[in-house]
Amino acid sequence: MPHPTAPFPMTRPRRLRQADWMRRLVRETTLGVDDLIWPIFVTDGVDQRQPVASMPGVERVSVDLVAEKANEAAGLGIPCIALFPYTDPDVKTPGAEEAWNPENLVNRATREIKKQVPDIGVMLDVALDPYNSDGHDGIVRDGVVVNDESLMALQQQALAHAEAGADILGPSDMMDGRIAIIRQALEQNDFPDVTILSYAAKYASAFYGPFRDAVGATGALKGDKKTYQMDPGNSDEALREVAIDLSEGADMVMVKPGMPYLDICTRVKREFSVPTYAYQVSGEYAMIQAAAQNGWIDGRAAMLESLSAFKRAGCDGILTYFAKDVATLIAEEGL
Ligand SMILES: NCC(=O)CCC(=O)O
Repeated sequence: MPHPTAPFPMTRPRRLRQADWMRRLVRETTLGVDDLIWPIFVTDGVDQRQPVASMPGVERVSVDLVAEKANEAAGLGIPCIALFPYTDPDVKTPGAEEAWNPENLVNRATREIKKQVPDIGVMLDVALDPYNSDGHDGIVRDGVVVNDESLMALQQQALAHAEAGADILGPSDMMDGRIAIIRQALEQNDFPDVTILSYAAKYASAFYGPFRDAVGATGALKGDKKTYQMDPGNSDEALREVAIDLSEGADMVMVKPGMPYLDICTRVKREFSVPTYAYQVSGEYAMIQAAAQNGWIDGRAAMLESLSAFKRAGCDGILTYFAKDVATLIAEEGL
């Protein structure tokens, strides 16, 4: 692209940065409440609010309180929430059957939200790790995460979530062929409008630690997830994964984690022009919160800068544990 700029002093880039009103006028991307999906952790019991130690400001709530959270989100204009369960270790099995129990935590929570806050979108993950005694996203046989048998389980889980009223399914398991098999099941069972936001480029990352703490999977995981989640060194492979998921019936795609993978967000959006999301994962959230709590960074500014970066990289939206905080800021102060 040619850059027809006059030489200094005719051109002075600082002219466009001289005042807040001018900076707002020329800003190329903005962060708004419509860009946000808020992940919420659900736990057993009644009237439960359990802080997650490694994610300051985040708590797990029981099903009776989850609609309250959804209501708060809706009141702030957040379009969608994503629910994640803290599953009792006693109900975790090698076959992860709890994943398609109509009465599991996220299915009950979804029904409650749909009853009480019908206008907010509800997204549920499709993956076995919260229910699997091995802590893996698929079924493990002789130490191997087996692909095709896992697909059968994921399909049942997807249908149970659709029946509970989930609007968006987020297959986050990274098994091959999962989008096709889920889409097919949705069509055959009269759920044509259930949307698939595929975790298409999900990397085997060190940044998921606090999430595993939040869903109680930390001790359960045996080994690592490198045979199904992507190698952090790869970028072309992300485009192939996205292409496959779109060809199998995904409506929207996600890159995860977020901040270390902004280059992937940009490539995906440029190449496919489909709704593209980033997941600012638990470790990213925890780093900002921990540094802010120590007084090492300005937490508010870092939160806003990190989220704006996703928009600049081309994302249409962000799953972020900061969603409520940033939506509150937007409501109170504008941005
Ligand atoms: N499937 C959802 C996640 O794995 C979230 C990871 C995180 O927030 O670290």
